[in-house]
Amino acid sequence: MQLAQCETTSQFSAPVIREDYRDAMARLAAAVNIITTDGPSGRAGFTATAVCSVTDEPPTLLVCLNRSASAHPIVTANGQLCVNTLAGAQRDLSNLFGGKTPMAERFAAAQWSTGVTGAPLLDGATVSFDCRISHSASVGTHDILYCEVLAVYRRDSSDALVYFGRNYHGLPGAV
Ligand SMILES: NC(=O)C1=CN([C@@H]2O[C@H](COP(=O)(O)OP(=O)(O)OC[C@H]3O[C@@H](n4cnc5c(N)ncnc54)[C@H](O)[C@@H]3O)[C@@H](O)[C@H]2O)C=CC1
Ligand SMILES: Cc1cc2nc3c(=O)[nH]c(=O)nc-3n(C[C@H](O)[C@H](O)[C@H](O)COP(=O)(O)O)c2cc1C
Repeated sequence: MQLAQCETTSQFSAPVIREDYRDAMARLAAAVNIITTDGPSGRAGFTATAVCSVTDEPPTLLVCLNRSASAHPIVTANGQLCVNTLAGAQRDLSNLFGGKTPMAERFAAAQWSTGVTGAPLLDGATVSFDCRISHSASVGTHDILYCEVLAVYRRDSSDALVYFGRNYHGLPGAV
């Protein structure tokens, strides 16, 4: 059977330049997370879509963090972090933690409690994963942080925030 032709399809072959790669990545819908840390090296937080489950034994997720981000030295020195997955109404927080704003201003915009690692847990997040960084790897501009999950905090009534096509979308419905 012949596949229907899609008029909007564009084809790129190697070498794939950064802009083409980013345009393609913008076609992946992703959950939006605020990654927080607190400890001897201080408090920090940043927005991340590059978060993914690795294995459930031991429960482990990964976070890709740009080494040029202001949070990088703080997160890696503390060795622990919390992944707070945003609800639909929290898109303003995503922009605030998405860069350039001073850390104190980022944290002043929301309510927090404290997880077992000492990292800030975001009130109203759909779920929070409190983790210790078990190991890491560097690829290009980013560090891949492998994070063992020590505690989870679920809020089953929330809807979800999805980042797709360089825009935020609310995904209604409780799970
Ligand atoms: N993985 C990352 O480091 C991400 C970084 N961002 C940051 O937020 C800014 C705004 O993002 P958009 O409005 O979505 O436009 P954009 O065109 O810069 O990014 C489009 C998509 O490309 C990917 N991407 C962007 N920058 C990347 C990077 N440095 N390394 C790996 N993947 C990357 C992400 O999937 C992103 O949704 C970006 O320029 C970037 O600074 C955004 C999403 C993911
Ligand atoms: C929607 C969105 C998703 C992002 N995802 C990531 C990510 O997965 N990894 C990352 O290192 N930076 C990501 N960023 C960029 C960081 O949030 C930003 O670089 C960080 O806040 C550091 O900025 P600063 O150096 O001004 O503090 C994302 C930004 C936005 C707006």
